[in-house]
Amino acid sequence: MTKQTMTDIAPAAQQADRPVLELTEVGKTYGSGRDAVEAIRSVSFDVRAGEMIAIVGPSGAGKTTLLNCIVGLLSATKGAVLFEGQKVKGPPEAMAVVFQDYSRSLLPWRSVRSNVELPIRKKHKDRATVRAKADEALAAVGLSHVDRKYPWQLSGGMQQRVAIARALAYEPDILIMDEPFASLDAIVRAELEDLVLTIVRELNMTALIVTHDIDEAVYLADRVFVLTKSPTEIAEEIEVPLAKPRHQVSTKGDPRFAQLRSHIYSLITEIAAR
Ligand SMILES: Nc1ncnc2c1ncn2[C@@H]1O[C@H](COP(=O)(O)OP(=O)(O)OP(=O)(O)O)[C@@H](O)[C@H]1O
Repeated sequence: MTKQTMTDIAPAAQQADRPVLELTEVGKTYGSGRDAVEAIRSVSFDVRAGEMIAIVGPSGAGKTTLLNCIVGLLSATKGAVLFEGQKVKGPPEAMAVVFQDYSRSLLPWRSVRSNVELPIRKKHKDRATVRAKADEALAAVGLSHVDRKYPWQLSGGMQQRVAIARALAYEPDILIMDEPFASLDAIVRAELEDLVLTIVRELNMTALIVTHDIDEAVYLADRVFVLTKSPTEIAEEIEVPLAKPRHQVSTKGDPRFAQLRSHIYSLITEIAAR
Protein backbone atom coordinates (compact mmCIF):
# COMPACT_ATOMS: atom_id res chain seq x y z
CA MET A 1 0.00 0.00 0.00
CA THR A 2 1.25 3.51 -0.74
CA LYS A 3 2.50 5.83 1.98
CA GLN A 4 -0.19 8.36 1.06
CA THR A 5 -2.93 5.80 1.61
CA MET A 6 -1.44 4.59 4.89
CA THR A 7 -1.61 8.10 6.28
CA ASP A 8 -5.08 8.65 4.90
CA ILE A 9 -6.48 5.60 6.61
CA ALA A 10 -4.86 5.97 10.05
CA PRO A 11 -7.72 5.02 12.38
CA ALA A 12 -9.42 7.92 14.08
CA ALA A 13 -9.21 6.13 17.43
CA GLN A 14 -5.45 6.41 17.30
CA GLN A 15 -5.65 10.18 17.56
CA ALA A 16 -7.25 9.83 20.95
CA ASP A 17 -5.22 8.80 23.95
CA ARG A 18 -7.55 6.10 25.21
CA PRO A 19 -7.72 2.35 24.73
CA VAL A 20 -9.35 1.17 21.51
CA LEU A 21 -10.86 -1.80 23.31
CA GLU A 22 -11.75 -2.03 27.02
CA LEU A 23 -13.04 -5.14 28.75
CA THR A 24 -14.23 -4.61 32.30
CA GLU A 25 -15.02 -7.69 34.38
CA VAL A 26 -16.61 -9.41 31.40
CA GLY A 27 -18.45 -12.60 32.31
CA LYS A 28 -20.50 -14.98 30.20
CA THR A 29 -22.83 -17.71 31.40
CA TYR A 30 -24.65 -19.85 28.85
CA GLY A 31 -28.18 -20.90 29.77
CA SER A 32 -29.72 -20.48 33.21
CA GLY A 33 -30.73 -22.36 36.33
CA ARG A 34 -29.54 -25.95 36.54
CA ASP A 35 -28.37 -25.87 32.91
CA ALA A 36 -26.21 -22.77 33.38
CA VAL A 37 -22.60 -23.04 32.17
CA GLU A 38 -20.30 -20.31 33.40
CA ALA A 39 -17.86 -20.02 30.49
CA ILE A 40 -16.17 -16.74 31.46
CA ARG A 41 -15.89 -15.65 35.11
CA SER A 42 -14.25 -12.25 34.85
CA VAL A 43 -11.91 -10.87 32.23
CA SER A 44 -10.59 -7.30 32.20
CA PHE A 45 -8.02 -5.76 29.87
CA ASP A 46 -7.36 -2.74 27.67
CA VAL A 47 -5.94 -2.73 24.16
CA ARG A 48 -4.12 0.44 23.18
CA ALA A 49 -4.06 1.87 19.67
CA GLY A 50 -1.49 0.17 17.47
CA GLU A 51 -1.02 -2.81 19.79
CA MET A 52 -1.10 -6.46 18.74
CA ILE A 53 -2.55 -8.70 21.45
CA ALA A 54 -2.52 -12.50 21.42
CA ILE A 55 -4.88 -14.59 23.54
CA VAL A 56 -3.88 -18.17 24.31
CA GLY A 57 -5.17 -20.79 26.71
CA PRO A 58 -5.81 -24.48 27.12
CA SER A 59 -8.47 -26.18 25.04
CA GLY A 60 -11.95 -25.19 26.20
CA ALA A 61 -10.56 -22.10 27.97
CA GLY A 62 -13.31 -19.90 26.62
CA LYS A 63 -11.33 -18.23 23.86
CA THR A 64 -14.13 -18.41 21.30
CA THR A 65 -16.71 -17.26 23.82
CA LEU A 66 -14.55 -14.29 24.78
CA LEU A 67 -13.91 -13.39 21.16
CA ASN A 68 -17.61 -13.56 20.34
CA CYS A 69 -18.33 -11.19 23.23
CA ILE A 70 -15.64 -8.79 21.92
CA VAL A 71 -17.00 -8.75 18.36
CA GLY A 72 -20.60 -8.45 19.56
CA LEU A 73 -21.86 -11.82 18.30
CA LEU A 74 -22.62 -12.78 21.93
CA SER A 75 -23.60 -10.44 24.70
CA ALA A 76 -21.73 -10.68 27.98
CA THR A 77 -23.89 -11.55 30.96
CA LYS A 78 -21.67 -9.46 33.24
CA GLY A 79 -19.38 -6.46 32.82
CA ALA A 80 -18.85 -4.48 29.64
CA VAL A 81 -16.96 -4.47 26.36
CA LEU A 82 -16.25 -0.96 25.08
CA PHE A 83 -14.93 -0.36 21.59
CA GLU A 84 -13.77 3.20 20.96
CA GLY A 85 -15.63 4.21 24.08
CA GLN A 86 -18.97 2.70 23.01
CA LYS A 87 -20.58 -0.36 24.52
CA VAL A 88 -20.47 -3.24 22.01
CA LYS A 89 -24.02 -4.43 21.30
CA GLY A 90 -23.45 -6.01 17.87
CA PRO A 91 -20.54 -6.25 15.43
CA PRO A 92 -19.13 -2.68 15.30
CA GLU A 93 -18.63 -1.16 11.85
CA ALA A 94 -15.01 -0.28 12.49
CA MET A 95 -14.05 -3.86 13.37
CA ALA A 96 -13.06 -6.59 10.89
CA VAL A 97 -12.85 -10.26 11.78
CA VAL A 98 -10.84 -13.03 10.11
CA PHE A 99 -12.05 -16.50 11.08
CA GLN A 100 -10.19 -19.78 10.90
CA ASP A 101 -12.65 -21.24 8.43
CA TYR A 102 -11.99 -19.17 5.30
CA SER A 103 -14.06 -21.54 3.16
CA ARG A 104 -17.15 -20.47 5.08
CA SER A 105 -16.28 -16.79 5.36
CA LEU A 106 -15.80 -16.25 1.61
CA LEU A 107 -18.80 -16.30 -0.70
CA PRO A 108 -18.16 -19.09 -3.23
CA TRP A 109 -20.45 -17.65 -5.90
CA ARG A 110 -18.58 -14.35 -5.96
CA SER A 111 -15.17 -13.72 -7.51
CA VAL A 112 -12.15 -12.90 -5.38
CA ARG A 113 -12.49 -9.22 -6.32
CA SER A 114 -16.18 -9.19 -5.51
CA ASN A 115 -15.56 -10.80 -2.11
CA VAL A 116 -13.00 -8.11 -1.29
CA GLU A 117 -15.14 -5.25 -2.62
CA LEU A 118 -18.36 -6.21 -0.87
CA PRO A 119 -17.61 -4.78 2.59
CA ILE A 120 -15.87 -1.70 1.13
CA ARG A 121 -19.14 -0.79 -0.62
CA LYS A 122 -20.73 -0.29 2.77
CA LYS A 123 -18.35 2.59 3.39
CA HIS A 124 -17.77 4.00 -0.07
CA LYS A 125 -20.39 4.63 -2.72
CA ASP A 126 -17.95 5.71 -5.41
CA ARG A 127 -17.16 2.76 -7.70
CA ALA A 128 -13.63 3.94 -8.55
CA THR A 129 -12.75 4.24 -4.85
CA VAL A 130 -14.06 0.74 -4.14
CA ARG A 131 -12.02 -0.65 -7.02
CA ALA A 132 -8.87 1.18 -6.00
CA LYS A 133 -9.08 -0.03 -2.40
CA ALA A 134 -9.66 -3.62 -3.51
CA ASP A 135 -6.74 -3.34 -5.94
CA GLU A 136 -4.43 -2.17 -3.17
CA ALA A 137 -5.46 -4.89 -0.74
CA LEU A 138 -5.16 -7.63 -3.38
CA ALA A 139 -1.72 -6.33 -4.34
CA ALA A 140 -0.67 -6.25 -0.66
CA VAL A 141 -1.48 -9.96 -0.29
CA GLY A 142 0.02 -10.81 -3.70
CA LEU A 143 -3.24 -11.86 -5.35
CA SER A 144 -3.85 -9.22 -8.03
CA HIS A 145 -3.49 -11.88 -10.71
CA VAL A 146 -6.38 -14.04 -9.45
CA ASP A 147 -8.97 -11.32 -8.89
CA ARG A 148 -11.43 -12.86 -11.38
CA LYS A 149 -11.19 -16.37 -10.02
CA TYR A 150 -13.60 -17.85 -7.49
CA PRO A 151 -12.48 -18.83 -3.97
CA TRP A 152 -12.93 -22.53 -4.67
CA GLN A 153 -10.42 -22.27 -7.53
CA LEU A 154 -7.68 -21.25 -5.06
CA SER A 155 -5.54 -23.09 -2.52
CA GLY A 156 -6.36 -22.83 1.20
CA GLY A 157 -3.53 -20.37 1.79
CA MET A 158 -4.70 -18.19 -1.10
CA GLN A 159 -8.28 -18.23 0.20
CA GLN A 160 -7.10 -17.10 3.60
CA ARG A 161 -5.11 -14.33 1.87
CA VAL A 162 -8.36 -13.21 0.22
CA ALA A 163 -10.07 -13.16 3.64
CA ILE A 164 -7.18 -11.07 5.02
CA ALA A 165 -7.29 -8.74 1.99
CA ARG A 166 -11.02 -8.30 2.51
CA ALA A 167 -10.52 -7.40 6.17
CA LEU A 168 -7.70 -4.97 5.41
CA ALA A 169 -9.42 -3.33 2.44
CA TYR A 170 -12.27 -2.50 4.77
CA GLU A 171 -9.79 -0.38 6.75
CA PRO A 172 -10.97 -1.38 10.20
CA ASP A 173 -9.80 0.41 13.32
CA ILE A 174 -9.24 -3.02 14.85
CA LEU A 175 -8.53 -6.36 13.21
CA ILE A 176 -9.75 -9.41 15.16
CA MET A 177 -8.48 -12.85 14.16
CA ASP A 178 -9.74 -16.18 15.45
CA GLU A 179 -7.06 -18.80 14.78
CA PRO A 180 -6.70 -17.49 11.24
CA PHE A 181 -3.75 -19.69 10.26
CA ALA A 182 -4.64 -22.89 12.09
CA SER A 183 -5.53 -24.97 9.06
CA LEU A 184 -2.54 -23.93 6.93
CA ASP A 185 0.80 -25.63 6.46
CA ALA A 186 3.87 -24.27 8.26
CA ILE A 187 5.37 -22.31 5.36
CA VAL A 188 2.12 -20.64 4.29
CA ARG A 189 1.38 -19.95 7.93
CA ALA A 190 4.73 -18.19 8.43
CA GLU A 191 4.19 -16.17 5.23
CA LEU A 192 0.75 -15.03 6.34
CA GLU A 193 1.94 -14.22 9.86
CA ASP A 194 4.57 -11.93 8.31
CA LEU A 195 2.07 -10.45 5.88
CA VAL A 196 -0.31 -9.55 8.70
CA LEU A 197 2.52 -8.15 10.84
CA THR A 198 3.75 -5.99 7.98
CA ILE A 199 0.36 -4.59 7.01
CA VAL A 200 -0.79 -4.05 10.59
CA ARG A 201 2.46 -2.18 11.28
CA GLU A 202 2.32 -0.14 8.07
CA LEU A 203 -1.24 0.91 8.77
CA ASN A 204 -0.58 1.31 12.50
CA MET A 205 -3.66 -0.85 13.04
CA THR A 206 -4.75 -2.35 16.34
CA ALA A 207 -5.11 -6.14 16.29
CA LEU A 208 -6.11 -9.03 18.50
CA ILE A 209 -5.52 -12.67 17.66
CA VAL A 210 -6.78 -15.82 19.36
CA THR A 211 -4.46 -18.74 18.75
CA HIS A 212 -3.63 -22.20 20.02
CA ASP A 213 -0.05 -21.77 18.91
CA ILE A 214 2.32 -20.41 21.57
CA ASP A 215 5.12 -19.64 19.08
CA GLU A 216 2.68 -17.71 16.94
CA ALA A 217 1.42 -15.73 19.95
CA VAL A 218 4.93 -14.70 21.01
CA TYR A 219 6.05 -14.02 17.44
CA LEU A 220 3.11 -11.74 16.61
CA ALA A 221 2.20 -10.00 19.83
CA ASP A 222 3.21 -7.03 21.94
CA ARG A 223 1.38 -8.65 24.85
CA VAL A 224 0.10 -12.18 25.35
CA PHE A 225 -2.85 -12.93 27.64
CA VAL A 226 -2.91 -16.48 28.97
CA LEU A 227 -6.38 -17.65 29.98
CA THR A 228 -7.26 -20.10 32.73
CA LYS A 229 -9.55 -23.03 32.10
CA SER A 230 -13.22 -22.20 31.94
CA PRO A 231 -14.74 -20.38 33.87
CA THR A 232 -12.18 -18.08 32.37
CA GLU A 233 -9.99 -15.46 33.94
CA ILE A 234 -6.65 -14.08 32.82
CA ALA A 235 -3.95 -16.23 34.41
CA GLU A 236 -1.13 -13.96 33.30
CA GLU A 237 -0.36 -11.05 31.03
CA ILE A 238 3.05 -11.27 29.39
CA GLU A 239 4.88 -8.40 27.69
CA VAL A 240 6.86 -9.39 24.60
CA PRO A 241 9.91 -7.10 24.46
CA LEU A 242 11.23 -8.50 21.15
CA ALA A 243 12.34 -5.95 18.54
CA LYS A 244 10.15 -5.09 15.57
CA PRO A 245 9.94 -5.77 12.70
CA ARG A 246 10.01 -9.42 13.65
CA HIS A 247 11.78 -12.02 11.56
CA GLN A 248 10.91 -15.72 11.42
CA VAL A 249 14.53 -16.82 11.87
CA SER A 250 16.22 -14.15 13.98
CA THR A 251 13.25 -13.40 16.28
CA LYS A 252 12.66 -17.08 16.93
CA GLY A 253 16.40 -17.55 17.48
CA ASP A 254 16.46 -14.84 20.18
CA PRO A 255 17.00 -16.45 23.61
CA ARG A 256 14.18 -14.28 25.00
CA PHE A 257 11.80 -15.84 22.47
CA ALA A 258 12.69 -19.30 23.80
CA GLN A 259 12.26 -18.12 27.40
CA LEU A 260 8.85 -16.61 26.73
CA ARG A 261 7.71 -19.68 24.84
CA SER A 262 8.84 -22.04 27.63
CA HIS A 263 7.24 -19.85 30.27
CA ILE A 264 3.87 -19.77 28.47
CA TYR A 265 4.05 -23.47 27.65
CA SER A 266 4.70 -24.37 31.32
CA LEU A 267 1.93 -22.06 32.43
CA ILE A 268 -0.63 -23.58 30.05
CA THR A 269 0.43 -27.11 30.95
CA GLU A 270 0.09 -26.29 34.63
CA ILE A 271 -3.33 -24.67 34.07
CA ALA A 272 -4.54 -27.67 32.06
CA ALA A 273 -3.52 -30.02 34.89
CA ARG A 274 -5.35 -28.02 37.60
N1 LIG B 1 -23.39 -22.54 23.29
C1 LIG B 1 -22.90 -23.03 24.43
N2 LIG B 1 -23.72 -23.51 25.39
C2 LIG B 1 -23.23 -23.99 26.55
N3 LIG B 1 -21.92 -24.05 26.85
C3 LIG B 1 -21.05 -23.60 25.94
C4 LIG B 1 -21.48 -23.08 24.67
N4 LIG B 1 -20.38 -22.71 23.96
C5 LIG B 1 -19.31 -23.00 24.74
N5 LIG B 1 -19.71 -23.53 25.92
C6 LIG B 1 -18.83 -23.93 27.04
O1 LIG B 1 -18.05 -22.80 27.42
C7 LIG B 1 -16.72 -23.19 27.72
C8 LIG B 1 -15.74 -22.42 26.82
O2 LIG B 1 -15.92 -22.84 25.46
P1 LIG B 1 -15.19 -22.14 24.23
O3 LIG B 1 -15.65 -22.80 22.99
O4 LIG B 1 -15.36 -20.66 24.34
O5 LIG B 1 -13.65 -22.49 24.54
P2 LIG B 1 -12.38 -22.44 23.56
O6 LIG B 1 -11.23 -21.99 24.39
O7 LIG B 1 -12.68 -21.61 22.36
O8 LIG B 1 -12.24 -23.95 23.15
P3 LIG B 1 -11.23 -24.62 22.10
O9 LIG B 1 -9.85 -24.28 22.54
O10 LIG B 1 -11.51 -26.09 22.26
O11 LIG B 1 -11.58 -24.08 20.75
C9 LIG B 1 -16.66 -24.70 27.54
O12 LIG B 1 -16.85 -25.28 28.81
C10 LIG B 1 -17.81 -24.99 26.62
O13 LIG B 1 -18.33 -26.28 26.86
